[in-house]
Amino acid sequence: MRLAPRAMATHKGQLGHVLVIAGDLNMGGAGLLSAQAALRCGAGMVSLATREQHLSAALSRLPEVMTCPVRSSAELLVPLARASVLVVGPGLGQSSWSKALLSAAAQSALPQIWDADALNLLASGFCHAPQQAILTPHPGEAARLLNCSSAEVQADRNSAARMIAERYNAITVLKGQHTVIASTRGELSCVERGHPAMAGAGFGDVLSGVIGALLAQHLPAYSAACLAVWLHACAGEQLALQGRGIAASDLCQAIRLLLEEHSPCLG
Ligand SMILES: NC(=O)C1=CN([C@@H]2O[C@H](COP(=O)(O)OP(=O)(O)OC[C@H]3O[C@@H](n4cnc5c(N)ncnc54)[C@H](OP(=O)(O)O)[C@@H]3O)[C@@H](O)[C@H]2O)[C@@H](O)CC1
Ligand SMILES: Nc1ncnc2c1ncn2[C@@H]1O[C@H](COP(=O)(O)OP(=O)(O)O)[C@@H](O)[C@H]1O
Repeated sequence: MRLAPRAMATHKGQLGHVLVIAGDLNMGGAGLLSAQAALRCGAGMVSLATREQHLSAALSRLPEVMTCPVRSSAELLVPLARASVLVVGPGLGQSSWSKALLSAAAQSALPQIWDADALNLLASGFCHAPQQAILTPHPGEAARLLNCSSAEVQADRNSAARMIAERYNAITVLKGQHTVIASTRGELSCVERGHPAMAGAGFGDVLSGVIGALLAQHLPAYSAACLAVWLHACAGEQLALQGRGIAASDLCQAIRLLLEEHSPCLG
């Protein structure tokens, strides 16, 4: 399924507002990567709710992104009211700050992508997954969600993705070589693309932002997850032609060009 072309009079308010909730102390980069990916995949607006310590870095790296310094869940209420899609978890940590923000997100009815520490806290029983969630575990996070080992997850990736989708009632994107996407209705897709040069920090953070941008631009959730995984893996393959050492942020421009080939902005 493709993103719809844009009418000439389209304005940013019609293209969704992705709010990334991410980045505890020492992990500010994860939220920036997710926000950058959402921006580069065409979301109308992108906001980043994070620790106030990360604000100047965020502003200098991504001036298009609205920054929301949050010290407590109360300070998340205004950004939540403005958002249409949430990306929750990259570098979120598991501190009391992290837990307060995750609780607030879990109570929101907005469509949301949960990654990284949102999944670790979900696995710990701290909260329930919201309605309309997309979970994006790597095999380690999947093992925590299923209370088994990552070797067991890897031994039958299709079943692991299906079990997470059923147990948490959420579309599940099981990352790693040949990412598997499972829906709650029994659909299962495997994207046999990607490259080991993508085995590096921050690649998953980028994927969460891509899914967020596609959802914000009104692609149905399962299609958004599948298309995002495909774009991300193909972009990784392209950059890997130059060898190892890809920085996750390098992917954003390649994904942007692939998205335009797949779903041209003007049809
Ligand atoms: N710039 C920043 O701020 C960044 C911040 N980041 C943030 O760091 C936090 C910790 O996240 P993390 O993923 O590093 O640690 P963790 O969840 O313990 O997983 C590690 C274990 O999982 C497994 N495993 C993973 N992939 C696998 C695979 N493909 N195939 C197979 N197994 C795989 C593997 O388990 P093993 O095989 O050893 O049993 C591995 O030991 C989190 O908040 C994140 O957002 C990052 O996003 C980076 C950029
Ligand atoms: N060997 C590989 N082959 C294909 N894709 C890979 C490989 N290693 C990692 N990736 C992709 O890179 C991303 C890594 O995500 P993740 O483990 O969550 O990293 P991080 O938490 O550092 O952002 C996933 O989308 C995964 O599918």
